[in-house]
Amino acid sequence: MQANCPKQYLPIASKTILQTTIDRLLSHGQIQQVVCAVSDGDGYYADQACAQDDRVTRISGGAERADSVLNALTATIEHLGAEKASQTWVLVHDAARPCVTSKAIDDLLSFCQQQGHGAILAAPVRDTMKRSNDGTNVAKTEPRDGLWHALTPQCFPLLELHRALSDALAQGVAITDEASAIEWAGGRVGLVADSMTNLKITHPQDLALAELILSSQEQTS
Ligand SMILES: Nc1ccn([C@@H]2O[C@H](COP(=O)(O)OP(=O)(O)OP(=O)(O)O)[C@@H](O)[C@H]2O)c(=O)n1
Ligand SMILES: C[C@](O)(CO)[C@H](O)COP(=O)(O)O
Repeated sequence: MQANCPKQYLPIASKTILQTTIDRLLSHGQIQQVVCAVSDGDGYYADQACAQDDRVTRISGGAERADSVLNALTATIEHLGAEKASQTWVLVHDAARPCVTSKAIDDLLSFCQQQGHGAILAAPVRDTMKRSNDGTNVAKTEPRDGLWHALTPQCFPLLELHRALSDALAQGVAITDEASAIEWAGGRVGLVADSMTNLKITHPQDLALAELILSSQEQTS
């Protein structure tokens, strides 16, 4: 992001990206608690409004995203105890996706409730897909049929996800989202269609785009 602080603390509209994302999650009627993975050396989190919010629990982040998620799941299981944990589902979300909507979360929760297994928000690939072997020239065109962008939140039973993720990481499997851990463990993952407006802020130009999306969502809500 070419920023002078971790990107989740960059301002977007009147708040930081992190605070915007957490506010979006907590404004959903079925989300009671957010567990936020924060690096131990982080010097910014304490100044966020969420640091004073009883509904938000800070836990230690890890080196990679999957390590942070595993820490958050472990802390949640310890907090709930075995019996309650066995009945609990979790939504795992990127701090860098502040434009997630309540409607998308509703769709995801309804799907999981109806199907009885986990699912992710996703958007179908719409451009022609090119493969390059050198980053300069096209080697071939890949069929895009059946390809989707994986978004977040991703929703799974707490214990199923914890087991899949800890086993996959213990065996050195590369895990970039929760679904990949469940897939690796042989579980079922549904696709719930969402919009690419649920973007992950990754490049500097994404900030302005996310600001526009937030503002248009506020006008239509
Ligand atoms: N060690 C890490 C790294 C990432 N994340 C989470 O994973 C999300 C998606 O990762 P992304 O933001 O793309 O990864 P980074 O490596 O943090 O950022 P970048 O790709 O911009 O370098 C982040 O928003 C954050 O919520 C995390 O919890 N712990
Ligand atoms: C979880 C995710 O946002 C789904 O698209 C993505 O995989 C995160 O990956 P990153 O490598 O941490 O950006």
